Amino acid sequence: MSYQKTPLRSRSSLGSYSTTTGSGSSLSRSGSNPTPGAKPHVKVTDLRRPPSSRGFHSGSPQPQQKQQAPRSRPGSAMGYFSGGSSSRPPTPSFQRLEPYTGSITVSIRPNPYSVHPFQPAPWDLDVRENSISNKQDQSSFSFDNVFPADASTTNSHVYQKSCSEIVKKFLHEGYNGTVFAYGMTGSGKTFSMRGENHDPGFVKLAIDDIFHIIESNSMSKIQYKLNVSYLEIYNEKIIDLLSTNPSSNGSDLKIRDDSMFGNKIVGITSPDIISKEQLLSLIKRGDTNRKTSATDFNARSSRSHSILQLKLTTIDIMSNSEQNATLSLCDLAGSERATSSLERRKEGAYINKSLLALSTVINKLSASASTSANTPAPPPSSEHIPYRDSKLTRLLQPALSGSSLISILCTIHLGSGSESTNSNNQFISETYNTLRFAARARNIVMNVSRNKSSSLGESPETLKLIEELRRTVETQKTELQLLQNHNGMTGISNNTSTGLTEQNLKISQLEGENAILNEKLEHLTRLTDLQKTETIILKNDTLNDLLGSGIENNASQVMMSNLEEFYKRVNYEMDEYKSYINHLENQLELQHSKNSLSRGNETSKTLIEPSVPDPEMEAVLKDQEEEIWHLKELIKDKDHIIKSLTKTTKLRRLMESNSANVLEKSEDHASKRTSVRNLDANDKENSTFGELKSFKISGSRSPDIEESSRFVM
Ligand SMILES: Nc1ncnc2c1ncn2[C@@H]1O[C@H](COP(=O)(O)OP(=O)(O)OP(=O)(O)O)[C@@H](O)[C@H]1O
Repeated sequence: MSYQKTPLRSRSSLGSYSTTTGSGSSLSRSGSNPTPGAKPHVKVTDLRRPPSSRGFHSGSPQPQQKQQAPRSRPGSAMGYFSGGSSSRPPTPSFQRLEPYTGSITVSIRPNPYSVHPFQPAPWDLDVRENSISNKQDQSSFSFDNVFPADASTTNSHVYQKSCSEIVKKFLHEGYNGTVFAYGMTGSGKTFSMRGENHDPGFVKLAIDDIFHIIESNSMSKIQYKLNVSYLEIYNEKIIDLLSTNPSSNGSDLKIRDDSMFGNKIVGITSPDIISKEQLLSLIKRGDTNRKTSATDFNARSSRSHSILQLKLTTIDIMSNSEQNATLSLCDLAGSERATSSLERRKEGAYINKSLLALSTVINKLSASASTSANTPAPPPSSEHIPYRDSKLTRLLQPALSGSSLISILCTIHLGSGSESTNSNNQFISETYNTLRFAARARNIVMNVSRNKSSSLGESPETLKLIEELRRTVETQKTELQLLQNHNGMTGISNNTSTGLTEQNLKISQLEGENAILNEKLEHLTRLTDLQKTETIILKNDTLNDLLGSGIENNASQVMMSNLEEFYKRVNYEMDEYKSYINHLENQLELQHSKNSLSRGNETSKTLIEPSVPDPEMEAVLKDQEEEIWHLKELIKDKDHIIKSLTKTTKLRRLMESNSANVLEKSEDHASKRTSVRNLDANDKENSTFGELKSFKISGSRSPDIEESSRFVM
């Protein structure tokens, strides 16, 4: 439902329900809402207001003397449902210049106990004519309903006449309805709205109607949702009567403008209703919370305005649409003169102030309606209506601006007051005020339109599915976001791994260079060793020559000592190499165990991923193995050299023995052979690496030496 301030117009949309009456009313039943601002279809001859069309009024006398020229007026919301004729009852004459062109349903109900049994009442009631006139000044007022000052007139009867049609329109057609009781203190407002056990009031009767409809439609395709809120305006504070929060008790709720409902009260309790009993119990609790006190005029006077709101949502499953409507039932505090209690006077001041504000708003609306009825194109909406002068008018603003059908029940005292309560003639004055207020309210014309039903769009199942899909999309979005975040992090780790790869590349480059350098070193070492070997060979050759030439002992001894020196150095170098090889082998082992450990860890980390051999590590291991192999080769060479040297040493010793026994050259070959064989045996013992490369001791030599050289091949 969207709320729009409706401009005042000369007749209510409800007037479209009025039919031509036998009395000459020509309001046509158009079947559609009239165009805002359009004048009703009225014949020139019909400008006089027709007499009442109600059957029992047909014979009633026409309003008498001093009758103001009657004007045509639209029917009220109640007219259509009043049974039989739909035309409004005639507007009776009124000597004062009070226009009656309104469509708000206004009813008058006197308090039956307000007439002094021994004093004549100053007012005449004409129940048939729905009029009331003052006996003294002959002023007469006519309304939609004037009830008798009779205790037998039940709330139910008053409700049927003044309220039930609005409730029906609220229930069946989506109209908002506002019913309020207005009148002097003690005149019977609360009695009418709340009622008593034996005579339930409007609230209970409306709830009965609502639940009757809800229950009778329980098997149909119509579903209802009902919410209730209950507030009071006490000393210009809006108080939630249904609040269960003790801390919020008495706190002033704020009113906010609302595009849907005109205004709304922020934070008011509005529970879902599931049963009539629950609703009645809630209202009873609210009634208990309402401020009441004893005054000079009423033992249980309401010191606040109360507004009970029932919000009904009607869901049509077939058309998959819903319609909202609000029924507001207001029990206003009574206007009153100063009472004896100071606190009551203070409350009374607030009450009177807000009632004055309501009265002013009604006057203005009424005046606008009169103007628009008499002028062709008035701009009623431009008129300032002081709704904001009080909380009451602020809350009633949407209703008074045309969003709601309105029924006002004005309760009055028929007596003149009593001297005991210092209210002599006060009642007459108050009743006059009430009647004027009621008359002006009745003059107000509004174009009230029903709330539009809005399509729910989708069936509940589809809505559920949509909701599920929406949730799935949300979940997927979150997952996507997580993945993106993860990828962002992976990007960082990729960068890191890129850095690592670059580092590894550098390492492998360096290792490559290192390997080349090592190779060079090894090559050079080999060359050196070769040179040394050649030197040895050279020396051996020299030795052979020596042996062959028979040089002197001294010179050969120098040469031999040089050879021994060389031999020692080579031995030392060989030890160095061996220790280096050991070191490398240890490192290799260590590296192997580390690799197997890290591979084991990787396997346990990945669990299902097969362990992929690290090519870099493999290459390093291969390099190291190669290095070890080369070193072993070197050692072989060194070993070879050592063997050569050892042989040379033995030869030297042989030479020494030869030189010592130059003349004993003739010693038998057998002993020489034995020596050479022993030498071979030693050679074999010293050989660590198996077969060694032979080297040649050239030059002329003795056959024995030649033979010994051959042994080591
Ligand atoms: N139509 C009625 N029939 C029987 N009793 C009534 C009727 N109207 C009022 N009364 C009685 O008159 C007394 C005052 O009525 P009520 O409390 O309803 O007045 P009120 O307008 O609400 O007053 P206030 O503004 O001070 O709250 C009550 O005891 C109530 O029972």
